[in-house]
Order: sequence, then structure tokens, then C-alpha cells
Amino acid sequence: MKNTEGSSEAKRRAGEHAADLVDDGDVVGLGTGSTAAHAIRALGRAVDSGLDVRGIPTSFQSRQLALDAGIPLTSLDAVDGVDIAIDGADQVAERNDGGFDLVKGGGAAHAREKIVDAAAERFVVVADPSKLVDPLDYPVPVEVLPDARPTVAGTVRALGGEPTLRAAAHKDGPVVTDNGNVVLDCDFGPIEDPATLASELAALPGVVEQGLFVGLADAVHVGSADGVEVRGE
Ligand SMILES: O=C[C@H](O)[C@H](O)[C@H](O)COP(=O)(O)O
Repeated sequence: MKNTEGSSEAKRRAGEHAADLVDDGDVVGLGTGSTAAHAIRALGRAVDSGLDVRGIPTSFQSRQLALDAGIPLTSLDAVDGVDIAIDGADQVAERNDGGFDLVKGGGAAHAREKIVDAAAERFVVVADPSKLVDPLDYPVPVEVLPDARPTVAGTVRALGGEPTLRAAAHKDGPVVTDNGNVVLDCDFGPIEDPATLASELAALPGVVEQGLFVGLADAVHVGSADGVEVRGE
């Protein structure tokens, strides 16, 4: 379930601005989605011009984009660490402590994204202004093992949420993630306490990953028609 409001020009500016942060020799987490795609393409152009980087994709989509862009790929088990991850978000809320809470997973990639983004020394979010909200108010994507769908859906209802099995656009039946699981989009209305909700969802048996990224991001690059505003850092 995608947040499709933002303009592609704003997304392009944000993605290209964040790609400029990548230094020679860096291991880079390659996020998923239409905004992160601009960063991947910009990195590919930088690689063409001689930048030495290795990318760790977070999805089938970002892997394909990176291969097309000519970015050498690696994996978490082959590197000592990730220098920087650049990734999009469905919504971003600034916290009182200056950090950020996100909802991710509109493209069902949040499980691998969270592994890579959390491993990065610096996690930079790229977004257009339509993504900035206060508080977060977006159905939380919850990736679940197929067998756990009914029990997780029941507990989500007991927690006050409304779960919807994400349907595939060009296939009968549900979206199946890159990991072979299904996604429940869980609508809780405005999310006043993301940390507590994230812990409650993560604790449910059969939940592979939930889409609240609480306090993980170091900065948000917000593109617009006028330029890019950097928040955080
Ligand atoms: O699963 C997908 C990811 O979390 C995306 O980063 C998120 O949906 C934002 O995508 P977009 O930049 O296309 O709005």
C-alpha cells in the first residue's frame, strides 16, 4: 500500500542529494521504492565516473536497479559494516528528541530494509514533503508468516487496529514478499506512541517484521520544487 502523493521531481532531488553523501570506499545500503531509486541511479552515475562503492540491496527491486546502474553489489556477511544507508519512507514524524519515527513497507520491503538500515552507521531517509506528518497516521505494514495471518490479525484487532491482507495488483490473492510471506496493513489511526506499538507488534508469534522504524534514522533529506531541506545531523 503506497503513499503516492509526492511529486517525482521532489523525490529526484532528495535522492540525488543523499547520494552525494556517499564517499569513495563506502558500503552503501540501497533502499527500496521510487525515492530511493533516484539515489541508486545517481550512485550508478557516480560509479561510472570512478566512485568506488559496494551496495547492499534491500529488495529484488533495488538489486535489479543497482545491477542496471552498474553498482557493484555485496552482502552483510561479506563486509565489516555498512557506512551509509539511503532509503525512502511512507511517512516521517520528527520526534521531540530531534530523531525521527517512520512508517515503511509500502512496497513490502521493510524487513530487509530494517536489517540494512539499522546496521548502517548513518541512515539517511529521502522523502518529498507529503511524507512529513505529526503524528504518524498510516497503516503499519506487518510481514507475517502465512500460517500466522489469522492469529496476528486477531491480536491486531485486540490492540485496536484494523488489519487488511495486502492484495496483489496483478495476481489473484495476496502480495507475497521477497521472503515468501504475506503483509497485513494494520490501521491504528493516528499513532501517538510508535515505540510501544512497535514492541507490541514485534512480539507477536509469526511476525517477521513490522514497518515502524522508531528512532533509527539520522537525517531526512526532503526534496521540493525549490531544493532540498536536510533535517537532523
Ligand atoms: O517497502 C517499501 C519501502 O519501505 C519504501 O521505502 C517506501 O514504501 C517509500 O517508497 P516511495 O519512495 O516509493 O514512496
